[in-house]
Amino acid sequence: MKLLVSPINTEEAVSACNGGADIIDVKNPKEGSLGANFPWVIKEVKDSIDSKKPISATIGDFNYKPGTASLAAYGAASSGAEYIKVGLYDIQTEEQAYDMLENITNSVKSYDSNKKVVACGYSDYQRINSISPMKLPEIGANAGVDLVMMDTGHKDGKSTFYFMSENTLSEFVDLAHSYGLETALAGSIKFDDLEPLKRIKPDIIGVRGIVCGGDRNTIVQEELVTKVKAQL
Ligand SMILES: O=C[C@H](O)COP(=O)(O)O
Repeated sequence: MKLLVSPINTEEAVSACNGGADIIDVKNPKEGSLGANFPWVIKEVKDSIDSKKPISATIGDFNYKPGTASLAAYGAASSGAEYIKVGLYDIQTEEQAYDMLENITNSVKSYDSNKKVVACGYSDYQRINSISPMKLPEIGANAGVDLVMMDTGHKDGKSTFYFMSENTLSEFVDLAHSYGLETALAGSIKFDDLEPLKRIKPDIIGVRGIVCGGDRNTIVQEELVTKVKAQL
């Protein structure tokens, strides 16, 4: 399993990189769970780690705005991100999800076909009135994305394991793999969640809070990144 760590600036990115993160995921928690950071921050982060690790960038917790999302995705790709992550936050129907993902994928791949599109749903989808992430493997595969992911929409400390059982998360991962997609699981992951995650075997686990010492509003600590990486 690869470890994706979400820094908000160059200082945190260097800590994440030195601690052993496999993917550096630039985001801006002030603008939501998958809040987007500025294009120049994506570039600065990439430079700060000498492009040693792939960069991921979140483009936002979206409602149904395929044009806005496609342009944001193009911006993230052209700023240097290898993984472009979109949150299907206020998306209620399969048609809306497909339309978002197909247009985002076309936008990113028209810039560089090697870039990866990540379709992120939310394990707490019921409380945010969003589409079930269990529908994303099929929709994502049809739309041409590379990876499907689950995160939490509200960051109140409740882990994805509070909302989804180990069996359901395994089903999500296995279903996505059956469509040839990679998978990522995130959402206030705690040390106790690492053992079940090893059984579920997503390709990537995504973290921030756990490597900030439990409070994602503080800063990423290199030694905690090393500790999580060692336990995977
Ligand atoms: O993509 C991963 C997220 O940044 C996870 O953040 P979190 O562990 O604080 O929920």
